[in-house]
Amino acid sequence: MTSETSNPPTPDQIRRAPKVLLHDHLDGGLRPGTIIELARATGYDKLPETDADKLGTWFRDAADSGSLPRYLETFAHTCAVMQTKEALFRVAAECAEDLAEDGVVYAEVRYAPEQHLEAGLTLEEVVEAVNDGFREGERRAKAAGHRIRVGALLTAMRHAARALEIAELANRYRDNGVVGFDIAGAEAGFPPTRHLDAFEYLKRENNHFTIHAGEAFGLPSIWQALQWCGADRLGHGVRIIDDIEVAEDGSVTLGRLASYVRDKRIPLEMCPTSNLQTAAAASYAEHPIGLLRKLHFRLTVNTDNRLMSGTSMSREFEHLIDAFGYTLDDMQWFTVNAMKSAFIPFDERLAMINDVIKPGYAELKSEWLFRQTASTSGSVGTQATA
Ligand SMILES: O=c1[nH]cnc2c1ncn2[C@@H]1O[C@H](CO)[C@@H](O)[C@H]1O
Ligand SMILES: [Zn+2]
Repeated sequence: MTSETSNPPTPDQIRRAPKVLLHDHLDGGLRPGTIIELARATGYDKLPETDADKLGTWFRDAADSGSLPRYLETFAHTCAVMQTKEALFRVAAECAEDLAEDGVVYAEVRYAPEQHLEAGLTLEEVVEAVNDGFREGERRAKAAGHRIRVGALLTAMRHAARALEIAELANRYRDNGVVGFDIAGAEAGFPPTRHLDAFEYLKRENNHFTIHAGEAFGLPSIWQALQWCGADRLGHGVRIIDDIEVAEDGSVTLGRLASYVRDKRIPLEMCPTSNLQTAAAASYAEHPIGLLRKLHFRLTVNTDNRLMSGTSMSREFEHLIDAFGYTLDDMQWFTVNAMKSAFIPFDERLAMINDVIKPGYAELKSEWLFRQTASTSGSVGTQATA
């Protein structure tokens, strides 16, 4: 007998299913129309397009470069229009609204405060404007019938030298909207160990951090992030596949690092579309997520940059469902993994899993059950109230 768990979910079910997002860049998720309006308001005249649709396409094409450094060049335009309190507030509020509309119930959204100081804001003013924007977005989402909670991750840029300062900032705001720390930017030539002082500081403070590692650069970057820096999670981490051997007969051997990542349940923040654009993976079907899922790594599904990748959480799941035949049960597995790996307190994560995620998936599965019974018995009303 077929059941909901063996049927691919429909696009509508995918959108309505509760989703948890751990890796999304605030400056990689602006609405194209907002960029144009903010550019006009602030006198920024270097946008490559002034029509919203064309600008959206421009970002996707320019990011589709096959190289991480070139992908990252596109952020000059988004950061340029995010230099005032009003702009940061608006972008953060719209981010929360857009995620909620897509069925995201919990999100950790990251940005680098040091990239928003060009018009004279202080680091604190940047953090507070973004926090206020997230709270506003949560309120608007609620008014529109959605529920979302958004926490901020403060990113330090790995080529710069402000990591300790940003780590201190993350610590200062940890009970006030900020849930952790991250480093991002071009990976090659900028190993995470350059910022050991920041990571050691955060560990002394019992704080949480994730590190972009194993995206453009391979195993040494993952190894450093975990064993030298002590990262709680890995941003991408997709190159862990290089430490896994699949023999012709299908038998699989994990190297020491891959075993460590799996056995210690290190969360991997997978971002499939972003990986295709930077050539970290060749296609959805060949994305390492397929094998890593079978091997029970603690995988999560993420958007990375919704603007540059023209994506959303629902779209990332649609691609994976097409490529690997995933079901609602698989979606729930990824979602529970993500919620378990979030940086908020354990009791709150557990409540999200038990009170929001599991009932949300149970509801979707039960809809199908009732549809099935209704179509075989012909009495929707009786079945629905039984
Ligand atoms: O996939 C990625 N890998 C590394 N760095 C990234 C990625 N996506 C965005 N950023 C960088 O993070 C900064 C703060 O949000 C962005 O400005 C961008 O430079
Ligand atoms: Zn990223």
